[in-house]
Amino acid sequence: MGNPFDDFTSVERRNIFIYIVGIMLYKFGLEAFSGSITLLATDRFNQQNTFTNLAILQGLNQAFQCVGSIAIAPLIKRFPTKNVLSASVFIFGLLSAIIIIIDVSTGGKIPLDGKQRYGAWNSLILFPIYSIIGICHGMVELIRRVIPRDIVGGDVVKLKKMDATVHAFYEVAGTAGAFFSAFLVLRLGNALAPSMTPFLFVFSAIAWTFIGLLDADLENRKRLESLEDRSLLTQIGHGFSHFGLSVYRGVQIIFSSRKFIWLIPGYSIPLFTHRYLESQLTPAFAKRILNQGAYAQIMVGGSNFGELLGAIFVLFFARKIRTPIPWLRLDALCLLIIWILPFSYPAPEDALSYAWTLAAIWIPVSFGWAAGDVSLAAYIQASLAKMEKPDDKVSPLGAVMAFLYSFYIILYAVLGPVLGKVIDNSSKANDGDIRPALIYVGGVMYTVVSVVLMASTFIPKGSFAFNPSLIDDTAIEDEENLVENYHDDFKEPVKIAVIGGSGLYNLEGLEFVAEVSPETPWGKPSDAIIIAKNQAGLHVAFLARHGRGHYLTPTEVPSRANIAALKSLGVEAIIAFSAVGSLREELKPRDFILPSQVIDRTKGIRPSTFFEDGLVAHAMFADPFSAVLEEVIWAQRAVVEDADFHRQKTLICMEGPQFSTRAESNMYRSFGADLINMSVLPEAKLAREAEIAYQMICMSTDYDCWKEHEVAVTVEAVVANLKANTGNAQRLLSAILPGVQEVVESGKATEGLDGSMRFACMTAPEKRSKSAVQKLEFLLPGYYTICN
Ligand SMILES: CSC[C@H]1O[C@H](OP(=O)(O)O)[C@H](O)[C@@H]1O
Ligand SMILES: Nc1ncnc2[nH]cnc12
Repeated sequence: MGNPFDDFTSVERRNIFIYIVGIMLYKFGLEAFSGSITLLATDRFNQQNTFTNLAILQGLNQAFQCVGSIAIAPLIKRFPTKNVLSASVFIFGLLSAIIIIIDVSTGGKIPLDGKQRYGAWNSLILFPIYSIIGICHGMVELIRRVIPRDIVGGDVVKLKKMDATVHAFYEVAGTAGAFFSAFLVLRLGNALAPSMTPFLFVFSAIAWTFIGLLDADLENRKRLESLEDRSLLTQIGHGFSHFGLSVYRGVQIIFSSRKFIWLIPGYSIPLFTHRYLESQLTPAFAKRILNQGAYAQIMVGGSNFGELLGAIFVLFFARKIRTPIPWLRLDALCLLIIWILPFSYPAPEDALSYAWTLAAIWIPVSFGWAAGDVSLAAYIQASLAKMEKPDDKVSPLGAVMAFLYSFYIILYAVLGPVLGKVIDNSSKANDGDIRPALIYVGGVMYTVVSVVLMASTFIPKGSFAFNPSLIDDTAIEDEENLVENYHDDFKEPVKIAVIGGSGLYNLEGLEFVAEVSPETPWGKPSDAIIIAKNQAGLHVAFLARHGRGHYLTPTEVPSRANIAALKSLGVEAIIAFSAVGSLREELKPRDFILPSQVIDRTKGIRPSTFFEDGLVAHAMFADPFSAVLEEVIWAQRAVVEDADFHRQKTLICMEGPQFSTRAESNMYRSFGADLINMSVLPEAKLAREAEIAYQMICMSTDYDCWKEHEVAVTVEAVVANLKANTGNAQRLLSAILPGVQEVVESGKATEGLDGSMRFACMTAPEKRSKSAVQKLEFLLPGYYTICN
């Protein structure tokens, strides 16, 4: 098994590292902050309404988080994401210092004797401060979810690896942060405990400014800016109306079928009970039963650790547990553990050890929740991604998530204060003892949720099995399907193939059908071939030229096996993508070019013919590309945005893998070459020998090194431009498929090619080598016979 990080470029690895450092500092500071503000609020609010007020405070904060996350979207469109992230966390840091400043400046002190000594400030001030902080918190939470795309681009495999890694480190920091904040609260008191938070936030803001600016990010913003020439305020207003529209669309989708309706009890309600446990029940228990609010953070630490384990287990068992159903059932069962709360009678001297015991007990509770939540989120993404259409005003996935999250916020805002009141009343009636209330707001409520959650897991189609492999036609991750649905015996002919070059390792927007790995007489292709279909049901074969993960040099690409494998599937037309250097001023980086001619500057070390060892043939190659395919692609050039499209250019193919010297680059220009790459040959020659129509789509990534005073091409520049062009490439591909299908079905694509190699053979039948003929039988069955 290779290193899972091999997929990432060194720049991406560096950026991920910086991002993780920032996220850990942030999460550590956040735990210290949220833990102590909860304790501060419970301590400061009047005894009668402690938990009602706490719930209102938390509810307001969450509602404002929602506001922050909506308001941030236009900012991300205008400014580099990492800068918006740094700025938000910086302001969050400043705001988190306000309470400390107010407390200290009004006489607050460190509680040396264990008794809290607050300054003379009105507790009500917590409401506006914590609400405004909610806006910043919401902003940071949203950006931290979109920034991975700016770091690694739209590659799903990379995104998942990055998300999983970040998630793990995030929860590690969360666990450590929660435990440490208990210690800080005990030492510094509730108001001063988060004093390290502003520093940690500022450090994380600084760390994030070091994330390399991605051209993809810049490019996206430029495009969006030009599309949306509106003021920031108008855009923010637009963001809110779009959110409203999303929620409305979400309601329509959720209530449209049994496939979605169960997501309310499956996603929103467990999210509520989880958050309620951490931010209400646990602090209430610590304060009223353990008589030490700070111990709540010990239990929250246990809960965070459970979340970490839950997320890891989902990843680990992704192949075995294919749907969220088993995890959700486990979650439902674990919720019953909450019954421990009303029956806890720890002796005062055992309060600390009891807090640690509960921390351990919270591990399975939060494990169940996180496993259910992570797997359900993946399921929602997989099932709703299929509904996405390019011209949708509101993304179905965004709409469903907006509705589920809003449902949770409303639940919290409404139920929180009501349940808080129940706890307060119980406290009042029973001389501070909240155990009678915990029977209802803990045991009974969590049991009801457990039953509802368990029942909801039987709603989707096919969910009755203990561990269903598919519910409602969707497994946890479509990508896992790629591996599990793997079948080497896909029998229908696939007539169109796409060869992805550097930066293009999979097909987006097409539905996965199968994965095949044909063995050819020339060996195995670069990687397994993915067969996918578009919405019209057209099958397309996809092959990553350098392998997914880019492990083959241009010289090592097994072009014969690649072309032979595609031919064996029935392929008649190949659209090949390639990253090329530009040798002409007017062919700017990111432009698309359809070459019409090729110059061979490879070194003769790549096997470049199927005809050898006793079977000689000479294919015509005067026009190396398919004019018919070229016309189809050219007709769709308008889908490419912010770049020009050119045709009729000459592509020179060098050996590599090193780039050219300046002298060579100038020499190629003097040859009349317009573009340079390392991949078109022998691929195009072999396609010709296999009688497959072939057209390369070049994406210019650099000016090579012929420009005297400019920096020469680097892989980093190539990759950045390729990333920026991913959207264009995928759009172009979707647009040309119907036209390609038409010319293939009508036979126009292979006109002049069909049968051409039958007559290109020079070797007399009696002189043909048996083994060569046998090999060619795989490629061109029935063409060559032996007479002896
Ligand atoms: C990464 S720069 C050089 C590399 O990029 C091109 O690959 P592909 O044609 O597969 O996109 C070029 O031909 C070189 O192999
Ligand atoms: N400058 C260059 N030379 C060769 N191949 C390339 N692929 C992308 N840029 C290239």
